[in-house]
Amino acid sequence: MDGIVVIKCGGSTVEELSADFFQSIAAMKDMGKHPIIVHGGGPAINDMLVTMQIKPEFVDGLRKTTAEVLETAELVLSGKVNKKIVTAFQDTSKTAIGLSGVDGDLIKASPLNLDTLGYVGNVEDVNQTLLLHIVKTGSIPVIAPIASDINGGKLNVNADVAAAAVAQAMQAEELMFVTDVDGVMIDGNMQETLTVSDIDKLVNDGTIYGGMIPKVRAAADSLTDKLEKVTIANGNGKNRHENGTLKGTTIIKEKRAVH
Ligand SMILES: Nc1ncnc2c1ncn2[C@@H]1O[C@H](COP(=O)(O)OP(=O)(O)O)[C@@H](O)[C@H]1O
Ligand SMILES: CC(=O)N[C@@H](CCC(=O)OP(=O)(O)O)C(=O)O
Repeated sequence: MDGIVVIKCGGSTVEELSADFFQSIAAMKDMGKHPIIVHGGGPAINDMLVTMQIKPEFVDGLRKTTAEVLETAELVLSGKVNKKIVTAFQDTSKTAIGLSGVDGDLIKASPLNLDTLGYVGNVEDVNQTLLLHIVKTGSIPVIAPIASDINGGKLNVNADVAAAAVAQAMQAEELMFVTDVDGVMIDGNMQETLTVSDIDKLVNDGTIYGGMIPKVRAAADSLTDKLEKVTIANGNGKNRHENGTLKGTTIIKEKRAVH
C-alpha cells in the first residue's frame, strides 16, 4: 500500500505531545497518507523500576531486561503509554487501535544476546496483513514494542528498532523519530543532514551516545530505495518546514541521494 508513514514517538516526549500533534497525524489520513505509530516509554519504565527498587541498566541505549524488568516494561508500555496515546486520538476525527507486538503476533523477535542483555528482542517478522487490515479500516495503529519470542514467551524490543522494522515491512514512504531534542547535535549544533558513514563515525567517537544510538542505527538500517530518508525531530513541534512537517536531522545513505 502506498502512503504508509511510520512515526515513532519517544518516551522522552510522549507526555509533552500536544493536541495539535495528534490532530496533524489524524489529518494525514484525510490526505491519503496512512500513519502508523510505534511508541517508546523508557522514562516511564525507569520510574516504575525505581519505585520497585530496581536499578535501570542500559548497554548502548538498550535496556538490560531481566524477567522482572520485562514484566514491568510490558505493564508500562502496553498499559499506560499505549492507552495514553490511543486516548489522545479520541479528540480527533480518527480512531486509534492500540496493540503490542504480542497481539496477533504483530512483531516476532528472537533474543539479541541473552547473556549480556537478557530478554531483549531482535525483530524477525512483522505481521503486515494484520497492520494492513487495521490501516484499511481507516484506523491508526498504535504499537507498543513488546514482541512475541519465536521460541515462546515475550521480548522487550527497543522502540526505535521496532519502528524501523515496521517501516521496512510495510514499505513505508516516511519514517520519523519524534524525540526530545531538535535532531542530532554535534558540539551543540543541530545537523540538518547526516549520512550512514557519518553516523558510524559519530557513534564510534562518542558524539552520539545513549538513546540516540539505537535511533540513528535503526534509521540507517531502514533506508531503502523507497525510504530514502529518515528524520529525527523534536516532538515540541517548534521547528517546522513551510509545509508544516517537522524539521530535524535527515539521515540519508550518501550525500547525493536526497531529492
Ligand atoms: N549527538 C546527540 N545529539 C542529540 N541527542 C543525543 C546525542 N547523543 C545522545 N543524545 C541523547 O539522546 C536522547 C534521545 O534519546 P532517548 O532519550 O532514548 O529518546 P526517545 O525516548 O525519544 O527514544 C537525547 O535526549 C540526548 O540526551
Ligand atoms: C530493549 C529496550 O531498550 N527497550 C526499550 C523499550 C521502550 C523504548 O524504546 O522507549 P524509548 O523510545 O523511550 O527509548 C526500554 O525498555 O526502554
